[in-house]
Amino acid sequence: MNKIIVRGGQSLSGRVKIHGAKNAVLPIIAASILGSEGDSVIYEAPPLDDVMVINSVLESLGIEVEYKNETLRINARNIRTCEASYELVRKMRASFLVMGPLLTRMGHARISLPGGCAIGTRPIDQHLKGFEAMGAEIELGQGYIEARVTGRLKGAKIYLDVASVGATENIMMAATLAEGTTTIENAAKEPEIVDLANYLNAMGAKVRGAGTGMIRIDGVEGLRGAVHTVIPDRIEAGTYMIAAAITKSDLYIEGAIADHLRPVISKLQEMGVHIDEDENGLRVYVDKPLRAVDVKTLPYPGFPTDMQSQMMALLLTADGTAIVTETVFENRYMHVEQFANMNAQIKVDGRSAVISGGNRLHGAKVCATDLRAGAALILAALVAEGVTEITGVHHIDRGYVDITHKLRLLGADIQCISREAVHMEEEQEQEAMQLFNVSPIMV
Ligand SMILES: CC(=O)N[C@H]1[C@@H](OP(=O)(O)OP(=O)(O)OC[C@H]2O[C@@H](n3ccc(=O)[nH]c3=O)[C@H](O)[C@@H]2O)O[C@H](CO)[C@@H](O)[C@@H]1O
Ligand SMILES: C=C(OP(=O)(O)O)C(=O)O
Repeated sequence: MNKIIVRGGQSLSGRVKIHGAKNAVLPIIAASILGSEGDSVIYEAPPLDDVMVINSVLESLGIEVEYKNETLRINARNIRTCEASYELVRKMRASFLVMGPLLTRMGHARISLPGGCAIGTRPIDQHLKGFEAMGAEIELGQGYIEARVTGRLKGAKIYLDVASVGATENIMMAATLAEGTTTIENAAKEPEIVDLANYLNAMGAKVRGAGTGMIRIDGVEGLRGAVHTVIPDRIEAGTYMIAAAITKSDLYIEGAIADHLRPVISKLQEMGVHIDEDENGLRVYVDKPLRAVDVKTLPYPGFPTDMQSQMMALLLTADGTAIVTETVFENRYMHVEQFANMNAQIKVDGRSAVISGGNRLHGAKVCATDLRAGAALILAALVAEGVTEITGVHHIDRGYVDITHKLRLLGADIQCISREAVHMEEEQEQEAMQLFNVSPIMV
């Protein structure tokens, strides 16, 4: 297993470039299944593990995928099978986003159940409710979900019980080739949904209202490949904004779109962080102690759940007590136990966590239990006294391109040690212990 080693206490400076958004590119790659003619060319596709997984899912369906220099070329003219296997879907929940496109284009899809994961149970009932409303028959068995429709899906009026990002995307994609008009009420409004809608429209779809709570899709008979550039990752940008704030540094976050980051900008400003916006990015700097603020996660445009753990790391270093309330996922506090190993004082009570700021954080051996928890541990480690060793790095690699390299260029003392080097280190430790054990006998 790879390990990240951080020696805290360095100040950061300089510019960091933000990659394309993971949560935008994944549905966009899934949507490429809809193009029955021509190539899709997708720019700014970040080199992330999750992107490799969804590419493999498409290839397993018989679709041609070529990935070079952060550009994807996808040709989905021929689809060999409508089944996405457990081996691929288990690696990443977002693989389930191929269900809508396959079902609407091929009339059939059989996808492994994505199951729950660390941050919550994450059901898919709203996705299925949408497909059923459009006339699909759904069957569950042997760990798979199978959806079928004879002829085309039919446009329908769908009200989502929760404003689910994935369900909005899956239903929106399915509706593009349905007969008639579909409306999604209480739709999620995230910028990644707007990016997907823009891509679908470039493919020839008729999607209106993305980014509002009501999306209307007029079905068309066919879609073709399109050229698209993925939006910058607002969560990666937010993570580097907190890196600047927590280390009391001055960073320029190149490519960050301020309008996608309003709730994060506003909370950081409330704490006393300075943020200057321009058309190319954001300058983030701190020149005084930061104040504690309360934070509640909510669907967009509320404070993103994907920034909750990073914000908690920052609050640990602020003056005063803060309350963080997580309303999106029911189990997204696993970083709390890891922070506790670093001398953090946090009390969790149901959905709320009370954070006592101002305690000196200590380096420790900790584990990234999920993607954003891992990012938050890196942030805390940047200001902790001594050395922090972070395992579970594969979670971090799902969503951050070269995070150790980017932070090192900004001045952090951070390195990633490969699985092989960790293994050698462990062997050396064992050898040393054996030597230590036998030496008294030899004397
Ligand atoms: C690849 C991707 O884009 N992932 C993001 C997406 O995940 P994802 O699309 O999985 O998240 P959802 O918006 O669907 O989930 C939000 C809430 O709705 C619930 N729910 C969802 C679907 C459903 O059918 N029934 C149901 O009850 C979930 O359990 C959760 O409590 O949005 C989340 C919320 O912003 C982010 O944290 C993830 O980073
Ligand atoms: C929870 C996340 O992603 P996913 O939905 O892919 O698990 C995330 O990006 O923080």
